[in-house]
Parts: sequence; structure tokens; C-alpha cells
Amino acid sequence: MASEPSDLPRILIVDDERSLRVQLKWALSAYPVLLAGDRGSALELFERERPPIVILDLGLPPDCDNATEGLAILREIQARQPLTRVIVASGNQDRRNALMAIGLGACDYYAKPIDAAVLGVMVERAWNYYKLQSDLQALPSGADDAPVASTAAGLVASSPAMHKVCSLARQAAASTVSVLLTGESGSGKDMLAKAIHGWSPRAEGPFIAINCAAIPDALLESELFGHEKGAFTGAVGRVIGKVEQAHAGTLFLDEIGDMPLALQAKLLRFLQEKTIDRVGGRRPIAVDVRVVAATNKNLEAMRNDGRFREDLFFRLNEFDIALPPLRERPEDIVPIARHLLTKHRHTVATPPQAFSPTALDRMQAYAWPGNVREMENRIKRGIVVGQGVITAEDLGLASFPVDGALETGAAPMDQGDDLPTLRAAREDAERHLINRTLAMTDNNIQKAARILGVSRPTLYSLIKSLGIPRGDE
Ligand SMILES: Nc1ncnc2c1ncn2[C@@H]1O[C@H](COP(=O)(O)OP(=O)(O)OP(=O)(O)O)[C@@H](O)[C@H]1O
Repeated sequence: MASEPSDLPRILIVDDERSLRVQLKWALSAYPVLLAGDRGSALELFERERPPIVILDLGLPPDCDNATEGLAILREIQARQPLTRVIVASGNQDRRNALMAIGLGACDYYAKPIDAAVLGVMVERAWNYYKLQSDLQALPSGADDAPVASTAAGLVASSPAMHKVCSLARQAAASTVSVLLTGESGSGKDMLAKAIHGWSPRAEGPFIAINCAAIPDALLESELFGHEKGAFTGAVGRVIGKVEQAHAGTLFLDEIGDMPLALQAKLLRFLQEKTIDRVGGRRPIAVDVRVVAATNKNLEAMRNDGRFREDLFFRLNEFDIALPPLRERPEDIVPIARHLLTKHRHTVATPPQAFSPTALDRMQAYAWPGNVREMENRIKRGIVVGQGVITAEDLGLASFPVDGALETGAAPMDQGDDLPTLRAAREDAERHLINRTLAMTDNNIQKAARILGVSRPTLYSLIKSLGIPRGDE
């Protein structure tokens, strides 16, 4: 534990019993503490002070015998500041709730009455972990090699490959060069384009996107450059095009490989002269935009066989960033999956809280031919069908041979999407709980069995029948 007083974290203590709050305050007298007795005051204090550590009693009014209130606070804190380390307290009888809180992201738990020495160790551990994590997150702003856990606009980047991409993107963002993003469909090009805009000095200006593949060739020119009233049949009024709308901001040209050759010439002229001509317009209009283009096609090959103008290619490709497919950055799989679960949880009334260990294994072994978009679709489905946790079956990933998936890509989602059997779902949940409890007790079978409320022989036989590897084996 750091000895500098300024290095001590603020700790928010949430407990409805005044005497317990006082006791905890005394046990943690070395730290600046904040005290709250219910959800309202706890969240208000949290919002104002952003304490790195929270000690949270799960049973709070109005229903102190139930963990609803405590779990709601935990969820809220996680949503507002995922780095916060939350230590939960429960009565001796409600270990299940405490375990549920761990599943939701709490870092530790204790059963009342608390031993001050144990609490001290938990707080130290929580603080050390918090500092490590926040150091990691702080790096991208200054460092060139910019490792990031999470960045602008919800872009999650944990792998070395994505750290590199984000670092390049930040460098590009600081200048006005045109950026060309390449990468497989669903790998995050659109998201990265928004992040570049957000990191650039133009962040306050507009971000205007146009998908060149989605608009019929005949309409694309007026969509891009706008038109004057009467410019063609049906042009009943003046329309401002996307390029002009992006003035002082960023223009994102998605699927640039689908732009027809005739229009490529006009786009090139705009990039060279920084002026546009509305269709039917009489004079050029000066526009100041930064262009980011993206494609999942091989523009080099298209350039070689004349389908893409060479001069435009070089104009757009002043700075190129290649987004690796998800299968080439396995370190991103679990963080992105967790992020997507949080992002889409609100779509159902009682959403699953976590992934089962098998689901996590399967996701990491899978080849993700549709990249993050495919993951998002599978997780949205998992949220709808999952009960408590999202299993591999819920994601439609239960029946893929791991090696085959890695080598060949997997079948599309609507092909091996087995519904989970009740038994498989129960086994997944049991495996998950036992794994977590073993991890919490450093593989101490006796302690784990006590926490789980089963005898030691029963726990041994469950470990064997569920195929749970033991840390000491
Ligand atoms: N690193 C990431 N972190 C969080 N979400 C991501 C990440 N990458 C992609 N996504 C999500 O995955 C989905 C697909 O991403 P996006 O649309 O940016 O891909 P794309 O490469 O532009 O696809 P396409 O080539 O088909 O246009 C989006 O919903 C996006 O929010």
C-alpha cells in the first residue's frame, strides 16, 4: 500500500445500519471515506466524488432481506465507471447474492461481521488493481505506442494490434491528411472513422458519412455534391450535398471501392481544388473537409485493372490504416464481448449478467468470419435467450469443432444454432459458479464447498463430472 496520504483512495461505504457504517469508518480510518445509507445518497455521492473503491452492503432499504437494491447500485456504478472496485458485503445466509454480485463485476465479498484486517487486505488489493488499470487507460493520450483498454465512441481496443491501430489513428487525427481505412467487413472501420473525427481538432464539427455502395449511381453525385432547384426532373428545391454538410468537419466515404468511375473524377477534383459544384450550380463553392474513406475491397488490385483511378487512390491514401480481422487479435475478443453485453443489455427486462466460461472459451476459439458485427449479432441473440448467463449454446457456438472453426471459418449463424437444453444450461451455470468460487478461495476445496453450501465429496464429484480443471493439477 502506498504510504503517501495523497495516494490513498476515497472509499464510499454504503450500509443502511449506522452502527456498521461507523464500524467500517473506524476500520478504514487511514482512508478518506464517504458514507451513504441508501441507493439515492450512494449514487449521488458516487457521481460527485467518483471514489475508486466502494464497499457495498447488498441488503438495503426498502427491502433489506433481498439484494435487489445493492445489485442495482452495483450495476449503476459499473455502468458509470467500470474501473471502480466494488467490495460487497452480505449476511451469512446470502452467499448466493454475493456470488451473483461477483458475476456482475464486484471484485471481492465478505460475510458480516467483517474482520478489520481482512477488509484492509481487500481494500489494498482493490486499490493496487485500480491503479494498474487506470495507468493502462491513461497511456493513450500521451504515449506514441498508445495501449488502450477503451477509447473514443465505445471503441474497445485491448490487443497490441489494436493499440497500434489506435496510435496511428490518433496521429492521423491530429493532421488534415486523407485517411484510407481497409479491413474486412464488420471489423470496425466505421467506428474507427468516428474515433478519428473525435480525436481530431474538428471534433466539434460535423461527422457526415455516406455509403457509396448503398446509393444508386445516378443519385450519388447529387447526394455528394447537392443540386440546385430545377437541375434535373424532380429537383424541386435546392439540396445541400454531404460534402458541403461536412464543412469544418469530417466526411466519411464508406465503401469507396464502389464509387463509379465518372464520379471518381469529380471527387478527385474536389480533393484537389477544395471546391464543389452543386449539380446545376453556376459557381464553385469552397468547402473545408477532412476525408476518411473505407473499403473492404482490394483497391490496389482495382487500381491495377482500371476500376479505380490511380490518382484518386493516392489522394485518398495519404495515410492508410489496416484494421486486422478479429481472429488476428484474440486479446480483443472477451473485452469486446463484455462491452457488447453491457451495450445491449437494456433490450430485455431481465438480461443475462455474464458469459459462461464455456461461452468465453468458444468465443476465443471461433474464427469470427463476420468480425465484430457477427459477434454483436450473436450477443444480441444471447441476451434474448440467455437465462442468468449467456452460454455457448445461446451464442450458437456450442457445436463448432474448435479447430475447424479456426481453420475454415464457421457456418453462418442460422445453421448450428442449437437451443440450449435445460441440463446444459444448468451445467454451464454450475461450472461458472464453481470456477469463480475456486478462484476466489485459491482452490481451497473446503472453503469453496462451504461457500457453495455442498459437502466436500459432492464438490469433488461435481468438479470431476463437469470437467473443471483444478489449478493445482
Ligand atoms: N473495437 C470495437 N469495439 C466495440 N465495438 C466495435 C468495435 N469494432 C466494431 N464494433 C461494432 O461492430 C459493428 C460493426 O462495426 P463497423 O460498422 O465499424 O464495421 P465496418 O468495418 O465499418 O463494417 P463494413 O465494412 O461492413 O461497413 C458496429 O456495431 C460497431 O459498433
